[in-house]
Order: sequence, then C-alpha cells, then structure tokens
Amino acid sequence: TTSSSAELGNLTQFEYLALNSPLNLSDGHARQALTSSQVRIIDDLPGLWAEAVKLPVEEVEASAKQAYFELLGQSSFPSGRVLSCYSSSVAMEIFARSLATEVDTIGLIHPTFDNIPDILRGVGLRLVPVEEDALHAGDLPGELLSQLGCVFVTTPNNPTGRVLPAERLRRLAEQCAEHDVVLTLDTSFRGFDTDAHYDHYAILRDSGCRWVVIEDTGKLWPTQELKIGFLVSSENVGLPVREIYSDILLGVSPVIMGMIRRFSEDAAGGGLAELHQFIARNRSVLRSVLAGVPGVSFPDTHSRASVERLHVGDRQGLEVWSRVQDFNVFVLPCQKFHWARPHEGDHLLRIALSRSESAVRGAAEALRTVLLQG
Ligand SMILES: N=C(N)NC[C@@H](O)CC(=O)C(=O)O
Repeated sequence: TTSSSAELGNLTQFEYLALNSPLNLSDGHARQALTSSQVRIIDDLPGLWAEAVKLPVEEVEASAKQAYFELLGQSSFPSGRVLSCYSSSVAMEIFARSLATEVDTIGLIHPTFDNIPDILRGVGLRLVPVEEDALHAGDLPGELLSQLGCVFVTTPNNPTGRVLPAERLRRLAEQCAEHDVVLTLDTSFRGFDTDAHYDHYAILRDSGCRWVVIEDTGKLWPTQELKIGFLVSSENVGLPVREIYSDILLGVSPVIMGMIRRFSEDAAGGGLAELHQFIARNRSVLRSVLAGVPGVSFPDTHSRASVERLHVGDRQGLEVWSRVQDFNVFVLPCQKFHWARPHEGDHLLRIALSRSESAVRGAAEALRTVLLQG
C-alpha cells in the first residue's frame, strides 16, 4: 500500500515508494540504459578489479579524479585536498559535522533538495533561507553575511536547474572572504550543464575565501549506485574535515574509482555531448506531450538538469502525484524542496529525465490523462 503523503517525512521517502515501479520518474539518479561504449566498460569490470588489486590506490584515485574534474572543466581542482566518499550525502554529513564544530548559523539556498537542510539541522545548525532569486540578482546584504558562519549554494540548483554564473560566484566568494564566511557548493548536477563547466576552483582559489565543494558522480551515469561523492576544501578552510572523514571511512573502492575514470574518459570522447542530447530530447518529449494542457507550465525554461519541474495550475500537486500512481507512474511532489515555506511547492511536481525515452513518454501521457480529468 502506498503511504499517505502526510506520513512521508522527506523527499527520499517519496523516492523509496517509486523504486520498484517500471515508471519511476521520482529520484534524480541515472536509470537510463548504458550506451554501447559504457557496456564495454562494465564488461571490463574484471579488468578494473585486477587493476585495483595490482596498482597502488593513490594512483587509481589520482587518475579517476583527474579524468572526472577535467571532464567538467575543473582543471584548477586541488588534487591533494579531494576526499573520496561513498556518496555526496556522506560527504555532506562529514562537511556538516566539521562545520558545526565552529559555526551555529548557515545561509542555505531556497528552494533545494531537502536532505541538505535535514543533514545541516541534524548537526544542530540554525538555517537561514537564501532565496535563489536574491542570490542570482546581486550581492547578499552585509547584515545577512555578518550573522552567518557559512553560505551553502546548490549549483546547478535542484530542482530548478539554475546555474550560478562565474561573475556571481566570484562576487559571492569575495563577500565571503570579506566576512570570514565559509562558502560551500553542492555541484551534484553540474555534469548536465556546460554553463556550470567554468573553472570554479580557480575563482574560489583567487578569492581567498574559505570554501568547500561537494561533487557527485552518481547523477550522471547509470552505474547501479556505484559512485563517489568528492569532498573538496580550501587550504585555509580551518575545519576538521579530514579528521571527521577519518571517523567515517578509510576510502572508497578502487574498483569504483577505476570505473569513474573509464566513464569520464568515455564522456570526454563524446559521451557527455550524447548525454546532453539525450536529456534534452527527454525534456522536449515531456514538454510536447503536455503542451496545451490547461493551466500546466514549465517554470524552468533554461534548465538542462536531469530533472524538470511541472506547474499544474490550480490543481494540488499531491493530488496529481497520487492519481498518476494508478498508471504505475511515480513523480516527486515539490513541497519539501521549499524547506522554509512548503506551501510554495503545492502546485509543483518534479519529473526525472535520466530515464528511457519510452518511460518519459509513458509517464507524460499518464500525466496528461490525469491532468485533463481536471
Ligand atoms: N541521501 C539521499 N537522500 N539521497 C537521495 C538523493 O540522491 C536524491 C536526489 O538528490 C534527487 O532526487 O534529486
């Protein structure tokens, strides 16, 4: 039986409901088929295993990081200060615990995926919402920054897909340096949007601010949750990140590191451009099947992320979410992204696009049927 939405505490619990459905368009994980060149990498897992046994782990790790960060335009990444974690959420928990040793208040982008505020609250931090529009409009108010120990920005943001441009990042980092505020970025969706491929680490380094970045390989490729969350920090971050990392793990499997290197090399050889076209096609399928449905709109016209928000007009998002399950289709209601003011998400749903085109089409057609019922 599907729990009633009221019983579900967070977005991930909505995503659990969808995990075994053929039309799961709920979580932002990659569930499309492997490409033929990616199949060849998976076929060579025994070779990756043998390499992991034979080579020193630091060698396997360094080449995986180099391939992944270079692929996404981050050539100034500080290779000596990148910690490999089992997932980006594990990286975030380690960051949060280390931040809480020194900071009690954090400014967090609003809206964003709710496991971020949940993890930050979990270590006792007080959260202040920083509206996405305000963040992109210009400088943050000095009186806001003077009450914060950290500013946390998801870019590209989830679920809006909005990317912090280089000039805004430069200015924000300068402000954080001026106010001795740690600047933290969650860049989990950056692989999908070339606007997010400018060298963030060069800008952060040159600003002189204290910074942390969390990267996620897990959203890009369909690797059955075999992934790495990279936890990167500045030399002057002044937080016990490495100590707390050592409380949690010794390291990630070098087999997964080798797999990430191979997927990154394949992406650099044309696979990333193919992936972008694949996501763009799924986005256009969703938008065209739902075109013309009264009251329905897509608020994030520029998003290239692997998720798409749908505004359902006067309808209640939770009502549509519930009724579309009659077609075995699962999407994600958006209240919990609005962690400070949930009602802002009452008429919004999020649809995952890292799925087969037929799954996206099938889900869009089921949504159309439900939405036309009024
Ligand atoms: N640790 C958690 N809760 N993982 C779920 C998260 O990866 C899903 C996500 O980010 C998205 O659906 O956009």
